[in-house]
Amino acid sequence: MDMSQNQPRINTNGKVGPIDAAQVPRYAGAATYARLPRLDEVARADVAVVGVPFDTGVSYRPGARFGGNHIREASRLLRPYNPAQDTSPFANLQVADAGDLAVNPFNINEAIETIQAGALDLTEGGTRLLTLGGDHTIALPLLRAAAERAGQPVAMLHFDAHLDTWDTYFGAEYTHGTPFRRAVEEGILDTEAISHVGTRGPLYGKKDLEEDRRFGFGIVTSSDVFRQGVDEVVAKLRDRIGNRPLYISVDIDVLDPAHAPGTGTPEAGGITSRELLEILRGMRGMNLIGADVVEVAPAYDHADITAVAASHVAYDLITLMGLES
Ligand SMILES: N=C(N)NCCCC(=O)O
Ligand SMILES: [Zn+2]
Ligand SMILES: [Zn+2]
Repeated sequence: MDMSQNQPRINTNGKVGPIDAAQVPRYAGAATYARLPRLDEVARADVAVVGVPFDTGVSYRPGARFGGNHIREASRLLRPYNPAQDTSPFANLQVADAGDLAVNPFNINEAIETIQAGALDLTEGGTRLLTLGGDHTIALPLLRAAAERAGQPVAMLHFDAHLDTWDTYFGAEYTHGTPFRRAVEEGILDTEAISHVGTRGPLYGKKDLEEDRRFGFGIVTSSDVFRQGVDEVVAKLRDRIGNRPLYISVDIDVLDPAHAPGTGTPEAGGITSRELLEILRGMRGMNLIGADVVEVAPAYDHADITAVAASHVAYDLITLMGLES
């Protein structure tokens, strides 16, 4: 059988959907996200899934450049109906896999420009982006593109063990620990509506938190999720975001290392994959304009634990994009 063309797909509402796992075993053939069509196989996409294989911005263990394809491999098991939201995400929207951006691994400034240009290119005509990282450096050019498309600074939910609002590392401004300070400085975030979720772990000093607060960030720590519970956290976050254009950035290290061992800067005491998915589902009806899932590093993954979590997180993010209030 020709494994590349004319695959039996689950097509609904005129949307070209995933290759049907009842007819072609889900482990066969080349991986696209959720076995969806490639972007060049559809006329246009409402949502493009794009990989950014870049990890030159990391401060500790490298390897997130391989994250996108690792998530695509784990996403073969996803099914078309999402019972948690009673909807079929790939029937609501045309979702397609745009492949990877060819990013310079030796020049961070050039890489950032390539990512920004690639994101703008892919979002022409109203397509929304779900990006698979890559390290967290890539959120800066993705936010620049999102704010340009929105025509205004955007609200952001940032799921992460880390603040990523540090200033520089070894004098470098553009790293995976600094994207959100740069974004605030550039005025591309709506500082009335930016929150970190899942924060924990040792910091360099109390000043880290003071500066972060000065930038406008709200913080829901990992302990807050545990002590207050998902519903209270969701209510607070929704209140802060309102109907602003919203970007969601998910650093997979927001999950406890038990739920996401395959990442570069793991921190103990994280939230569970169930809690993360439940908080995301609580964002139903928000104006989600773009999202990323970053910092998946397969070399430290075991039994694809991290990639499975990331593939589900991406699935619920895409689901949200198809759920207008
Ligand atoms: N963005 C992630 N994953 N990590 C930032 C860690 C920064 C540090 O090494 O202090
Ligand atoms: Zn992190
Ligand atoms: Zn991060």
